[in-house]
Amino acid sequence: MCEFLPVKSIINILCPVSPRPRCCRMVLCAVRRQLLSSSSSSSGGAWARLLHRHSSGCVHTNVHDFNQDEIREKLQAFPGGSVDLLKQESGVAVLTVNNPSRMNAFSGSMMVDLEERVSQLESWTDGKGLIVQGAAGTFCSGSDLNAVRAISNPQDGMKMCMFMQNALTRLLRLPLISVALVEGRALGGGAELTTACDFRLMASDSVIQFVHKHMGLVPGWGGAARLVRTVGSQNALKLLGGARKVDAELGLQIGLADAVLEVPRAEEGAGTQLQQAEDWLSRYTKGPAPVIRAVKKVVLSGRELPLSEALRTEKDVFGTVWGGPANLHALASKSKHR
Ligand SMILES: CC[C@@H](C(=O)O)C(=O)SCCNC(=O)CCNC(=O)[C@H](O)C(C)(C)COP(=O)(O)OP(=O)(O)OC[C@H]1O[C@@H](n2cnc3c(N)ncnc32)[C@H](O)[C@@H]1OP(=O)(O)O
Repeated sequence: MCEFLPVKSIINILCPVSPRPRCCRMVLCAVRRQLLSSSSSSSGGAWARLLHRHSSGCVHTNVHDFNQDEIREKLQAFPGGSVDLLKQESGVAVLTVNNPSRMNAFSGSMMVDLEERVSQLESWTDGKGLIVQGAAGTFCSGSDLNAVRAISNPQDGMKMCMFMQNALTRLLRLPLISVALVEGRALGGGAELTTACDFRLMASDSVIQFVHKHMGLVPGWGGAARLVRTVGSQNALKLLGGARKVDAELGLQIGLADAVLEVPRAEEGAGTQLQQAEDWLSRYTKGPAPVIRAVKKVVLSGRELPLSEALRTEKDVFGTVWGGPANLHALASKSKHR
């Protein structure tokens, strides 16, 4: 199994129809069990276990099981903007939400773009880090309200929600250390996007705000679940219940922001905020890609899996780096210190 071809993707290839007929679901459950057991000895098994845990819902005729292709087609009907990806030699990629005339709001086609960029990053085996930013000095103002108005029926709204929830879950699970570079405003789904990164760097004059309550909504892209895990349930309740504006100071205080970037002043020669973000991230991505990716994998499984599965995953991932080039090189250099 390809290192990052999640079990669910294989299942979708085998049976792309939705809802899946019961007989098909029974067969697919057997296939899923076989895939999980056959790849359990490699780190692929760890990934299969991790992803299975989150896709197992569809084993129980998950009501949210839907045909990705169907919603992808619907979303394409709402064009505008783009999600751009720059993969750099350094192993750090930059993902840019690019729709400045709409404060980088996600049009439907941009949601499809995002999922395609995540797929590209899942296949990027040299990657170590990722910076997610918005164009033109602001982060993202959530869903494009014009698109939201057009797909406001519950079925399509739910499908859009699941499409973005899946895309952001896969984004957070990338074996890359990711940071959201928050300049200007991150609102609604834009605030949720910040939580789909491992870290958040806020410009001193930026704001993160979960405005959903003002829309008569709650987060749907997974932002609530991730927010609780980031800042705790009490703070999450305050941010969601009060649609509270989180500035850089409050962000640091509650742990939503991991650092504050100074607004670059040309005369002081301070680099752009993207350069500052790359400098900040470099302390965690310095080193061989296999080791950096292994670090993210063991932390991710520790965060998402029950202890016994997390320990098994850790053992599997350890096995991929023990005796590897970086380990042997380190041992050789240490032997000189006798
Ligand atoms: C799961 C959550 C998800 C969902 O439910 O689908 C959502 O995210 S719902 C959307 C949540 N986001 C918002 O409610 C933010 C809406 N925008 C604003 O509050 C303001 O635009 C702003 C972001 C605070 C910026 O205000 P301001 O500086 O005054 O600029 P403008 O308001 O004039 O905006 C400039 C320009 O951009 C358009 N714009 C901004 N945000 C969106 C958006 N989310 N969708 C569509 N268009 C947006 C705005 O209409 C202006 O365009 P023009 O009127 O053509 O100049």
